[in-house]
Amino acid sequence: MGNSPSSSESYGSDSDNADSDNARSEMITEPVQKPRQGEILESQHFADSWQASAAAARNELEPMRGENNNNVQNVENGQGMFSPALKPPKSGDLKVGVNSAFSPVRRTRKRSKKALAVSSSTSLVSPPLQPTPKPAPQAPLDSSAPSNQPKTKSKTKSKSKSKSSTLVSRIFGSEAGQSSKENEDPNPSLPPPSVSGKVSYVCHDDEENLVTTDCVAKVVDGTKCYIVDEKTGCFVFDLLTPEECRSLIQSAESHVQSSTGGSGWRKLYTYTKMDLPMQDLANAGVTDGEGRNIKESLMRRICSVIGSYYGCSASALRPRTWKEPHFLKYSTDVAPPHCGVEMHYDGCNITWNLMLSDETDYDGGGTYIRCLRKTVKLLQGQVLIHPGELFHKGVDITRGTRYLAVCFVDGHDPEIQDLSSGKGNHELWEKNTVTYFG
Ligand SMILES: O=C(O)CCC(=O)C(=O)O
Ligand SMILES: [Fe+2]
Repeated sequence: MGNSPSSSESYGSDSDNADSDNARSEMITEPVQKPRQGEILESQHFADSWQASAAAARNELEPMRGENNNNVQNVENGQGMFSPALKPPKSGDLKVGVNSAFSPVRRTRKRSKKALAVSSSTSLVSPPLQPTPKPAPQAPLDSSAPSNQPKTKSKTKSKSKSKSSTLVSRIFGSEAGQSSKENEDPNPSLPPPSVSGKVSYVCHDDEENLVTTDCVAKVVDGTKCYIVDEKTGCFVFDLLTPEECRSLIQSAESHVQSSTGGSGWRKLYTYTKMDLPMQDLANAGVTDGEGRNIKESLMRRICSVIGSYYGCSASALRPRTWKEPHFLKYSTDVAPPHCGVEMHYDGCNITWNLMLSDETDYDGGGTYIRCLRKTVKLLQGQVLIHPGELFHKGVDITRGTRYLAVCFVDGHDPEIQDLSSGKGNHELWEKNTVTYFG
């Protein structure tokens, strides 16, 4: 991006908070300033006016939280920075209409053959702060396939906990440290992955009943991917153990406390986010436990799966700016509370969202994907991949704290043009939730 900061700039310093907003503010709905035509992604910087912006964020923006239709309305009117009107579809683009993505909400517990996506998992990585064992073979798909019994949240939870004892090296795996393999492309243009098994997910119908549904998963790059939506290329996979997630949260928290002189995440607050570039932790010496840069370890593993799934070269995939990936924190325990992010698109080719919090740490939340009319709620350690052009929002949490690591990735354009509109009952559809079993 034209106004991206240079890599020598430090996010944590007082004078630099403005720049730290850039990567986000270029991409996220900014309800106060109106975009200028033709400057969709480059224009919305808050760099020169961070003080004013922060004040506006507290005094003007926060009261708007929850009034999502304000922004959606802007989008519909073609006034918003994410207006489809400003982004005419390219010929040959895959069109994603509001009606194209999935079936109506389900009212019964009867299993549907409709394939949307999801389910069970194996542990993928070793704790970042401990020596990493050799990579172990992935569990065969069948061994992790869910039973036909509807699963409950508590079941999910206990299985998720059991991940912690399975220290299979993946993201921080030893192969990443072998220099002979460093430059190898693990994904030389692969064909699309084959359908490999049925899994289940649970969602809410419009009366908020939980409904379990059959769907398919695919194994790519040795990783089971739960397909949220085949057409748009939205999928989920398991990556980190709970210990690894907690370790990352703890590292981020200690870094924020020490680097902001105790004023904490609030000091990093922008119009839309409280976030922290992972590079700041890397600069502060936080590694994956084997001396490797945490962000590079994460990128390597996640891009390997993305490359295999999309059939592109993993080595071509790169973070959009040096500030990616970054930690993101929502909390109801700050004043004013910072609960979610309004409808926007990220503007990058592909986005990954890694859930660091345990699902019991917060209520609400999730990533609402507008064209799917669904909110994806990840379990701790899971990653959601979606094309950066899809309109989505971080649904408000109503209690607790929700941490994510998010990365805006460029290098392969999945060519998804999101033509969904803000019309319709999105507030209702936000409750139509895909929850993944761990
Ligand atoms: O909170 C979420 O689930 C989504 C966050 C998001 O969209 C973003 O950081 O760009
Ligand atoms: Fe986003």
